[in-house]
Amino acid sequence: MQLTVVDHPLARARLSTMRDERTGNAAFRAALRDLTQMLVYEATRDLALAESTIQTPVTSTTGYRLAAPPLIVPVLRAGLGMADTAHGMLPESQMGFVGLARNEVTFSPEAYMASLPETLVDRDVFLLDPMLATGGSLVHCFGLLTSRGATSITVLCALAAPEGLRRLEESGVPLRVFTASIDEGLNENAYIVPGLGDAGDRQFGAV
Ligand SMILES: O=P(O)(O)OC[C@H]1O[C@H](OP(=O)(O)OP(=O)(O)O)[C@H](O)[C@@H]1O
Ligand SMILES: O=c1cc[nH]c(=O)[nH]1
Ligand SMILES: [Mg+2]
Repeated sequence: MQLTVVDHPLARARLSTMRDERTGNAAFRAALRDLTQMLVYEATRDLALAESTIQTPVTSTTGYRLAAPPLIVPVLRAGLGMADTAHGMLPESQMGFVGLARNEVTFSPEAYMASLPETLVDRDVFLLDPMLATGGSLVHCFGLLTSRGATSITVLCALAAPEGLRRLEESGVPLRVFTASIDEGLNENAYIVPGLGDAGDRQFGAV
């Protein structure tokens, strides 16, 4: 597993806005959008380019485009707040969706939706979820992706708990993980500490 912590000063500032309990839903969503830009920017650094000759108003030169834009997969609900920004930066990408709700007694994810291409052979997949807590939700997603042939999975999250990172590593799935912070750990309710609370509720309201 390749782990990158995006700890740019702007990332730290946006993450602090998200952590602050005084931040309302709209400001939280805005900070997450900004942070997503930084995560996507870092995670796309090594994407392959295809070249072609283009004509500027002055002369011809080499132009570039992404050779194979990744499939973007937000994990509902909370990952929805990252989807539009990621898609704006990767406009040629397709998008799939996974819907999960963690059972707050067992802490296991309960799946309610999956809309993914039939085959993911030879496709890069970018999984978007602001929170990596126990890792159960993302490991569930890995099953959906690898059963379709995916071998190149990149996770973009705002916060990660060490316990969740260990679980991802133990899954054995080859991965890249980009996060803005590795927090201290999980509390007795499997919430990230210091964390930011429930990322779905902070964006969309409590359910
Ligand atoms: O690493 P885990 O322990 O699995 O927890 C992380 C999951 O919990 C949150 O979703 P939640 O289940 O609260 O659903 P929501 O996005 O609809 O609020 C979060 O967005 C992750 O998907
Ligand atoms: O801290 C946490 C843990 C899981 N899901 C969240 O939204 N927040
Ligand atoms: Mg939630």
